[in-house]
Amino acid sequence: MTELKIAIAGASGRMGHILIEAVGNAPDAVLAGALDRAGSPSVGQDAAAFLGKPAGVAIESSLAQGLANADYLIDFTRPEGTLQHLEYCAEHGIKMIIGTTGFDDAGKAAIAAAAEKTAIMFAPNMSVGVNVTMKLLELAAKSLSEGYDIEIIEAHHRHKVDAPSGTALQMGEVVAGALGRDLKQCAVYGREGVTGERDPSTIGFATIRGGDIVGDHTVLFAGIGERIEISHKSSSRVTYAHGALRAARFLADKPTGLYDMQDVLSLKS
Ligand SMILES: NC(=O)C1=CN([C@@H]2O[C@H](COP(=O)(O)OP(=O)(O)OC[C@H]3O[C@@H](n4cnc5c(N)ncnc54)[C@H](OP(=O)(O)O)[C@@H]3O)[C@@H](O)[C@H]2O)C=CC1
Ligand SMILES: O=C(O)C1=N[C@H](C(=O)O)C[C@H](O)C1
Repeated sequence: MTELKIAIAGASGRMGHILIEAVGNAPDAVLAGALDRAGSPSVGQDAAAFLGKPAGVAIESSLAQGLANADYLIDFTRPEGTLQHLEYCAEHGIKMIIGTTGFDDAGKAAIAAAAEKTAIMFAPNMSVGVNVTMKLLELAAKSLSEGYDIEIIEAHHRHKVDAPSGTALQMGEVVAGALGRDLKQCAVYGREGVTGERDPSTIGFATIRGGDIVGDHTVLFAGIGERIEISHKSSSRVTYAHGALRAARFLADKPTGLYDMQDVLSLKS
């Protein structure tokens, strides 16, 4: 068995900690590097110090040092960080698992371009449950294409910086795609004041931020006389980390290219 040599970006972040612990517990993976941005107080410390059992891997701010021994980079940071890491990984053939959300169209295009040089798995949500929910949404949207108003409601912890969540946006893309609509044309992001009656062709988004909510998503199909709600609720970030490790195993024998969690979980039909 070849060990997966994995580096973690955003090593001191919420997901960074969970990922470092998950890599440490995986029988087929080894922590091969850890990155945080220059100026972070964590730089120079052992990446697993927070667990009380050092990994012998220091957190680096230099990509050359942090990625010297890695074949994979798992990156849950911010778009500007991921885009810097992307360039280096593409140049050096390091495979990437990108969980960061909040990219604009140019950022997404940069990821697609880098995937011509290295294998990349990019997904806004790596939990199995959310990705199965995407399939349920496709089915529901196709069957409820007339007479049902569609609203996507998401809730996250108070520290989240992007809205709507990447998962909510992907849910919107899936539903719009199943209905033959373009999300860019039909999305409504929040309402205020005298909005007029609801346009039936729109897909609405509502965002809640508070406390320590890990991540809840509901897609509401509201008709006359009934409504259907398809919900997913995360109670632990471990599911995301396990999805990221599953993605690294998936990429092991893959050539360059852009993959998503539907590829990893064989959910594409
Ligand atoms: N795809 C999925 O399954 C999931 C995706 N996410 C996404 O992952 C991302 C991170 O979430 P979370 O761990 O909660 O966030 P945190 O803020 O807890 O962690 C982010 C980490 O990235 C670092 N960072 C911030 N900016 C940069 C930069 N420019 N360059 C390099 N590193 C940087 C932070 O360092 P510092 O503290 O110094 O700023 C921190 O270590 C978000 O985009 C979130 O939406 C989250 C969960 C699941
Ligand atoms: O920031 C988070 O926490 C999460 N972000 C992802 C998103 O934006 O969809 C995934 C998950 O919901 C947790």
